[in-house]
Amino acid sequence: MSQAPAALGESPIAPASSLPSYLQADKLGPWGNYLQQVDRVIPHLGNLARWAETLKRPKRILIVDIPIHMDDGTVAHFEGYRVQHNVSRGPGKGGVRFHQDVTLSEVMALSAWMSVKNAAVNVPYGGAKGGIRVDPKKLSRGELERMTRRYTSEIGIIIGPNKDIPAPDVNTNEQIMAWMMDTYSMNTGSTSTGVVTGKPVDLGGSLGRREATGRGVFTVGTEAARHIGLDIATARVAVQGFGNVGGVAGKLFSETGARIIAVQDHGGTIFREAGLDVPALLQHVTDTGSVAGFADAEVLADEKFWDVDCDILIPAALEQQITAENAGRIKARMIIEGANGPTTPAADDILQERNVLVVPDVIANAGGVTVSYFEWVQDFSSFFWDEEEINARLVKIMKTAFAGVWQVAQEKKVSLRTATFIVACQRILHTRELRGLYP
Ligand SMILES: NC(=O)C1=CN([C@@H]2O[C@H](COP(=O)(O)OP(=O)(O)OC[C@H]3O[C@@H](n4cnc5c(N)ncnc54)[C@H](OP(=O)(O)O)[C@@H]3O)[C@@H](O)[C@H]2O)C=CC1
Ligand SMILES: O=C(O)CCC(=O)C(=O)O
Repeated sequence: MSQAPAALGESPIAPASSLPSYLQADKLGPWGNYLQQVDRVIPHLGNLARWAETLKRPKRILIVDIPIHMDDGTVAHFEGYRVQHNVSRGPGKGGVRFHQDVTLSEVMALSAWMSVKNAAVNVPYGGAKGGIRVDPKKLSRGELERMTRRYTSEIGIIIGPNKDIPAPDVNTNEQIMAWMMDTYSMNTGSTSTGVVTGKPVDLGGSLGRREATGRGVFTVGTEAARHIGLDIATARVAVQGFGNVGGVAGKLFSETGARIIAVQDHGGTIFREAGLDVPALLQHVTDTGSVAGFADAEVLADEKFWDVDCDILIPAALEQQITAENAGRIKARMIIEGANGPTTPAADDILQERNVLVVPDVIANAGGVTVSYFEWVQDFSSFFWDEEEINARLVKIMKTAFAGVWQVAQEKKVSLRTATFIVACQRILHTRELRGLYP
């Protein structure tokens, strides 16, 4: 049955405030969490609020089918995404995740958080993110390479050094970036190092990129601790996720004297009141793939992780880990979000009420993309910096950005998350306004 025509004076389109149908689902998922975060910021945006709808609508969503030959001769199809949330301030920028639970809602949220993060540290990028719904641990190296290359070819129509620049995220690394760079370069006919960041150093990668996110978590965490009179050198720290972000952050905190007393990953949860031997634990994870089975530590039931008596909690795994169910049990004085989206808005409210300081993802884990920016600049100029310079520039950017956010939080009496969103959304919407909407 055809729809009745709109009555005279009625808008032929859905009201401006209603979201496109494909964005309405999953109100409780990561995208729904992001929308709630945006809604909390809109009242603080003044005249720019009239552009805020743009924050609720990803610019471009690409869903791709990735067929590959498996080692056993069969053909398997994987589901892949690349979402460019906002490109007002520059090319899209954000990582690629390989995980069995990847969904469109998740990638949309991750791309939106990239827009906010990139604006928060004022690097000249929009926000993007990609992912494949796959458990890469179940693929052989050959299958992983074929899947990565086919995915890169499929998203090749929207990525590029001036369009959208992928990087590592969960379960992706320098080797994956090397394959992506090579595939894109083969398809375009010339070597294009600037199409991805987080590459091996011998292939145009940057010194310090591998450690950059954890280093940023440590830098911002140290600044935040100073503001609340928390002594890092004697702090007890619990870390969820001991991969690139959690592993490096844990190492840097332990090097200052802090005790890493609990660590959880997918394989289990370990605890040691006197502090875990972090270098030995990192080696154990490299050798076995998990913290499980580490000698000289107690094993905790996974759910008990949230009850651990600690000063600092660093979620560095996946989204929606700190929820209304466990936020009331957390003992830490400060949470530094290494992961993207680990805390739901309902949990945020509980933590704020309990006076637990949450240093949000969109500033705390921005160190990775900051050094990705350095990598991209180095690739374009074919001039490579030493690690000391990279780390010094990283620390300067992170401290400056955090100081600005802290000041806004104090002035407006809002959480650090809302303050970061205020700073970032103002930057994004200001460029949106300057650029206008035509043609
Ligand atoms: N890499 C980067 O530069 C950046 C990453 N991030 C964010 O940081 C987070 C971690 O990323 P990254 O360190 O790169 O990823 P990695 O793949 O290196 O590590 C992920 C870690 O999380 C653990 N993990 C996965 N699922 C669970 C679970 N259900 N419970 C407990 N632990 C779990 C993994 O354990 P196991 O190996 O046992 O599965 C692993 O230790 C993500 O949210 C990512 O988006 C943010 C900014 C930049
Ligand atoms: O380095 C990058 O470009 C992005 C890293 C990332 O995906 C993130 O910050 O979540």
